[in-house]
Amino acid sequence: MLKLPWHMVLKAQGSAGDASGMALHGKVALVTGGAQGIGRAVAETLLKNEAKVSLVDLNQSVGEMCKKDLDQQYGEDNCIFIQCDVTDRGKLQEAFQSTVERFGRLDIVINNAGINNEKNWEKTIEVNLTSVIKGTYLALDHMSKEYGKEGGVIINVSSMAAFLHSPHQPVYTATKHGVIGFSRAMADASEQGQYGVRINTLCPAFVDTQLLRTVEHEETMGKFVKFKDEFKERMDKFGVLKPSLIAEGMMRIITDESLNGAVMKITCSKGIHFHTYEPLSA
Ligand SMILES: NC(=O)C1=CN([C@@H]2O[C@H](COP(=O)(O)OP(=O)(O)OC[C@H]3O[C@@H](n4cnc5c(N)ncnc54)[C@H](O)[C@@H]3O)[C@@H](O)[C@H]2O)C=CC1
Ligand SMILES: CCCCCC(=O)CC\C=C/C=C/C=C/[C@@H](O)[C@@H](O)CCCC(=O)O
Repeated sequence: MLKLPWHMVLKAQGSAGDASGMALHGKVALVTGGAQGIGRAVAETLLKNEAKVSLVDLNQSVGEMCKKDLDQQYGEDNCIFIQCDVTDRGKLQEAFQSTVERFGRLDIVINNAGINNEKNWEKTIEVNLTSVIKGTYLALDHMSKEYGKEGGVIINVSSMAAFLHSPHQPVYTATKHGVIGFSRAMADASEQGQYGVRINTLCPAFVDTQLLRTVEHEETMGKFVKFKDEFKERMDKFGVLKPSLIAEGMMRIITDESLNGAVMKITCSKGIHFHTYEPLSA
């Protein structure tokens, strides 16, 4: 995998006319939830850095529009859109297979798709955790040296909700905790099993996307919607990030091959930084 001085990687917001956007030339990335929000932001940054990108998303119309926009900006042969519900194991497997058949390889997988629904909390677990596990295993099928592949990097998207819980999204919070635990364990498995695949977690704070706006809705928050004011007060207190900064953090994980098992946090107060775990005392 690539090891580039960080300054060589085109920043997420892309310095105008920066010609150094070669960081990922020839690499292929698959991004779930890639049609909007954080997923679209990282797809754009990947394309700026000359990667090929497979946008995997449930939303057909938004996905097609996203591909059309990206084709206009980065050329028609550099990204594909695959309509897919990540909770459908067969469809997700097909999405990975189609990506490899189209571009010939797979190097980067970003398990980003996520929802916030405390009413249908079982669905939230299916999308935010179970499908991240499925996506990780499918990524290894196509990248792990245990299967004769060339290695790669996986980014699983958690949240700062795993560090600062709130009463209005209990199951969402549980899924994001689970993503961290699973990813750190898998990173150790990959190292000990010599998979050649780095597995890292990214925990954004509040980010200005459609998901954040679900906090107002009783149909997603259920009885916990009554706690929305505290959540909004926290947004005011801690600030709201742009999706492009999250994309920048993802690029750092992708290009710094020293990172495996890392838990990257991105907040307004501290920017891009890493969580450190105290060694367990006897
Ligand atoms: N927006 C925020 O404040 C934060 C978001 N995150 C996480 O970032 C990730 C991306 O979220 P955002 O970009 O904010 O949300 P978003 O709602 O803007 O985008 C999520 C995308 O995932 C897709 N998606 C949802 N369910 C799917 C399914 N079953 N199969 C395939 N695609 C599906 C949606 O169609 C959408 O395009 C999520 O995992 C979320 O939990 C983490 C921390 C903060
Ligand atoms: C409406 C539901 C969508 C939820 C999307 C999220 O995941 C939102 C993120 C959830 C929590 C964010 C917490 C942010 C914390 C940071 O800003 C940090 O600066 C707070 C530090 C607090 C501390 O150090 O104790």
